[in-house]
Order: sequence, then C-alpha cells, then structure tokens
Amino acid sequence: MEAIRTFSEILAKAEALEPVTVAVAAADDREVLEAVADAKKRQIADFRLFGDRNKIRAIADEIGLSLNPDMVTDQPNPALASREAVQAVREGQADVVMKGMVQTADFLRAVLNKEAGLRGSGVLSHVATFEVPGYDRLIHVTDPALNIAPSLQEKVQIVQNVVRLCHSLDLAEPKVAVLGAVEVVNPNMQPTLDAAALAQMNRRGQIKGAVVDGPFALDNAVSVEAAEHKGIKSPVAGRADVLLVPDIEAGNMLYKSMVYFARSKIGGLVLGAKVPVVLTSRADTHEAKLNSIAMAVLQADFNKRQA
Ligand SMILES: CCCC(=O)OP(=O)(O)O
Repeated sequence: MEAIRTFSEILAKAEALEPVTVAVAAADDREVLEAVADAKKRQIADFRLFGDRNKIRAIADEIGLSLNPDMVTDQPNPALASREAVQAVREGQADVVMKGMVQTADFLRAVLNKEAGLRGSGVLSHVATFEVPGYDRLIHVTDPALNIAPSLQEKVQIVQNVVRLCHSLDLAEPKVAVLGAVEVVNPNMQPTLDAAALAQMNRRGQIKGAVVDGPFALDNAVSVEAAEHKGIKSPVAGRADVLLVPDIEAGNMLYKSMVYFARSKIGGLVLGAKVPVVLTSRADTHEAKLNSIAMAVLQADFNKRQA
C-alpha cells in the first residue's frame, strides 16, 4: 500500500471510513466551529460540544452550522469544559476528544488525570504532522507540546507512539531522524548521546517498525543535498518522515516556524492515550483542526483493526 503523502489523501480516506463522535472542549471559537461544520459536511465526524452555549450558538448562526439541542453542553469555564469532554469519552458518548479554545496545559490536565483521564499504559506524546510546500512527504514532528524534557526512556516511547501513527497512515517503515544541533556525537550534548542510543536500540531490535538514526541537524535530516555536502551516509539522511526533537522548546518553535514561515498545512494529535486526542494550537486555522479530526478518524480505525 502507498503511504499517504498529503492531507487531501487523509481527508479522502477518512470520508471512506466509519464516522467518529468527537467531544470538543471549549468549542466556543469560530475556527473550531468551522472545522466542526466542515467535518460534518464531509460526514467524517459527529460532535458533542462543551463550552459557552450562547457563544457557540451565536457563532453557529453566523457560519450556518445547525445544532441540535443535545449537541451542546453549557460550560463556560475552559478547564471544566475539558474535564466534561474527557468524561463524555469515558462514558462512551464520544470516541475522540478535541482541544478547542483552551490552554494546552488545562486541556492536558484533564486528559492526563490519573483517575478521570484517558491515559494509556505508556507515555503520552504529541505529534504535529506537516505538509510542507516542496517536501515530498508528510513530516511528523514530535513532541512539541506535551513532554517538556523527555529522558531517553521516554524518547523510546515517543518514537513508538509516532511509529504507530505512521503505520495508521500506511507508512510501513518510517524514517525517524533524531535531531540535535550537530550531526556528530558530542559527550557534552545530551541530545546527541540519546540519538546515538536510539539508533543502536533500533539496530538491535529494541525499537521496531521504523529506521531510526541520529544525531542529525535539521538540514541533513530533510535535505539530501545538505547531507551529501556534509558527507553523511544514512538511509534517513535527507529523507526523514519523523523528526524527534530534543525538548518541547525546540519542538514548539519548529511547529510554529513550519506554520508561520513555511506556510505548511498541519494536523496535531496526542498519541498513546486510550482514544485519539486532537490537539492543535488555539491559533491554528479551521483547516488545521479539520486535518487533525481526519487524522483521528484514521487512528480510530487503525486502533480498531489492531485490537
Ligand atoms: C500543539 C501546540 C501547542 C500550543 O502551543 O498550543 P497553544 O498555541 O494553544 O498554546
């Protein structure tokens, strides 16, 4: 099967699958509700909306989104709306939970809550998927939003989470580039030591389903010319599908530069939870939120097939 290379392909595939029900936390936002309207039109998802009912109704009227009365739960407090959206998933009323106009930390607190959240058995991590003008494949950046400064052991699980996402996008053996500031191992630079360990763990079969190599600087991970110029020989060099960043600062800056400088299309999910979790920046467009919902549809289908 050919790997999916664009968000149009993700959307087309989602349209051919069973629709999911998405519980949206703090849905009182125009970009969120435009994504809801688009997803309903494409019949890829139904929705339960948690947020300020009056604001939701006013925006829905403006954009021509029809709401039935039991679709909206009035909860103007974004942190509480997050808890209620997560609870709806736990009670089986929804298959997916989505961050709306709420701070990432408040939303994640509800998802990560030990008793009332949606933790799976391992580490949860965030992935941002980009369709970058001029790059010949989707590129997945992890983790720009959740793990602040992951240890080597956490990085192993972050890689495993993203490899599973790639498999749900029909990419059987993703090329994972572990990023640092340089492409050689430097004992004073922990990301380069972790990269070398991850590459060796992959060679020894401790990380499966992908080719993992590093350290790479960003240029030689995504540009064949840059890699050749620097004499770096690796199947991953210049052809990365996944960029594993050393920490949240590097990841979040890369995310926002992909969006604001490179004008990339984007989708974002939290991986490793009991259900797919849609998580984009509050400032991302309705198109980004729709792409993320479509990714969640593919992930839900993949999880069902693997269960
Ligand atoms: C996935 C990006 C997380 C983030 O930065 O969210 P906000 O922009 O809403 O803070």
